[in-house]
Amino acid sequence: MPQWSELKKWFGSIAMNEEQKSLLLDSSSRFVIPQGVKLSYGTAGFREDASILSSTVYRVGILAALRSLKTQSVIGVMITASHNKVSDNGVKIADPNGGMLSQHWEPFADAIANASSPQQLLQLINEFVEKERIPFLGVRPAEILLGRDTRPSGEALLEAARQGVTSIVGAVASDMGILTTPQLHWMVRARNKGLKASEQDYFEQLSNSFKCLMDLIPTERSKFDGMNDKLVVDGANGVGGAKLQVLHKLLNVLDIEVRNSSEDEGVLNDGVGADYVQKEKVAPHGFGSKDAGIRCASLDGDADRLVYFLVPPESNAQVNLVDGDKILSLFAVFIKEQLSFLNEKEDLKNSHKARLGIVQTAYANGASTNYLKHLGLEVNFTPTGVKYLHEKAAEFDIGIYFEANGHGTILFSESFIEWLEVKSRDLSSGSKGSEAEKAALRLLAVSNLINQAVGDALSGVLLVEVILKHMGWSIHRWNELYHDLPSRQLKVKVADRTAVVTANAETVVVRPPGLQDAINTETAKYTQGRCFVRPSGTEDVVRVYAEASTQEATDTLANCVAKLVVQFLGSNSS
Ligand SMILES: CC(=O)N[C@H]1[C@@H](OP(=O)(O)O)O[C@H](CO)[C@@H](O)[C@@H]1O
Ligand SMILES: [Mg+2]
Repeated sequence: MPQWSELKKWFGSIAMNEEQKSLLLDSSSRFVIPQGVKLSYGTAGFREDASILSSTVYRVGILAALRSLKTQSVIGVMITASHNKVSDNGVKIADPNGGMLSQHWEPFADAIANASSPQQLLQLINEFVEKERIPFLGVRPAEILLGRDTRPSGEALLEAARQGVTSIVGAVASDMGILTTPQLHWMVRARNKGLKASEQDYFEQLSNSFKCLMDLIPTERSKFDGMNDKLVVDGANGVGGAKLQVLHKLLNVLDIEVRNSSEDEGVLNDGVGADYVQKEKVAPHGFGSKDAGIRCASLDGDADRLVYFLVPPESNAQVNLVDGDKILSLFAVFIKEQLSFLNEKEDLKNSHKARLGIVQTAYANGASTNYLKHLGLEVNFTPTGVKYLHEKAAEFDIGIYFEANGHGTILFSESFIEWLEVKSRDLSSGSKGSEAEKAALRLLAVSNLINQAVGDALSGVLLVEVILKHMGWSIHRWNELYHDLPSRQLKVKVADRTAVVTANAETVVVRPPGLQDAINTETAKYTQGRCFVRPSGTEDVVRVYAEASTQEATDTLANCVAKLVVQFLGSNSS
């Protein structure tokens, strides 16, 4: 029987000693909590005006260190507020697999962010450490990777996070510098898998797998007409543009021009970026009728979202948006084609029928869902927020998820990757150069190219570009896969958005009573009408989404439902 003292050494002590407690009390007293603000770990972490965030970020640093001790893995902390205005900032955690923080820990994040004094903070941490049996002073010290986007407030907030991390005895914080959000998530995942995990490794993995896919393009398709080969990318005046330039240099086969890079003059997310282009359906700053007909794309402020668009020849017309749903559809068509090559010669007994699953939210355009179902694909719905989509997509051999706003990726299960590796080896010894072998190699390359941790605009751009070349499609041909139903999104300011409670992947309001019936009655008046409301997780608003057969009818439906929301919830008096 091992002695208790030995066991304790092995598992670490499940309690904080006096040194630890006084370190926490001492350092937390340097971070004053803002008065009158209730912070909540929303759809994508904490987001607020940057001026009030330092205590929150400091406390998230502590949480990250505890999470690292609990999981005995490397954890990430990213300082970003994505598409929000430049004066905002935010913080979110990357879990050991590179995904979002386990939802199970979110209530603790809320509780410590709102603790009113250092003593209360210490008490909450103490209780949580005991409840979760977090091994303290144990086997492996906490290790945290810190990253930030280009916001001016980022440097000071990163320092607050570092102080939070190091207020846990023995914890180590590494500043990875200015990164896209997906790069940090990728690094965390790679570190925990024992793989090469530097930024240079990220760029090399993406460029190598892209080149591999280029080499596998069928020769008869590599020449095609009517395709303008140039891509112009709007970098939202954020971190993504400069990183894309680095990648571009490694690739030398793509003709990419980046505008609105952080190195230019413009303000982050101000009249630029994927969120702006997708919601307003207008060309970002720096784009105009001179770009008509050219393939254009837009990244968001931290480069985890991507949309494509076409600028119309008339200067003030709406852009033709090729959104996340269409990127998803393009990926689905390509993956489905590769799976069919693989299955063609399979004798049914030995075949592994890969389960391909599609995951969307209620914001997906109804026309995209119909299109995907017509392809014979299984389409699933989850609430808004990539943590939900990602979790669902991970249930399949290949799971493709996208939000309409352009956040998404393709997940490959470990067992399917292993199967593919064996398969491609078998095929190369038997029928070298066969379509089935190429399909297996393509799928393996996609799994290396597309970020397995979170949606990533940079890997997304590369995959879209190579699939268009593979198919021999112009952006116009791609855009013709289906025609979007007219849609409208509105934001409604109400007294308390948390009074809205929804169910069924946010398509039905269950509270306040009567609101859903009123929405149903209104929606029933419109051909192909669909409408839902939900409280935003990142802004203090209730969002209204509507679809109908014409834009005019859609706008009327959205406006009527927005009025119903105010009627049931009261408007915001401030
Ligand atoms: C309608 C919409 O675009 N919602 C966005 C937005 O969340 P809300 O909870 O709707 O504010 O920000 C999230 C984080 O970036 C993103 O995941 C989500 O899709
Ligand atoms: Mg983002």
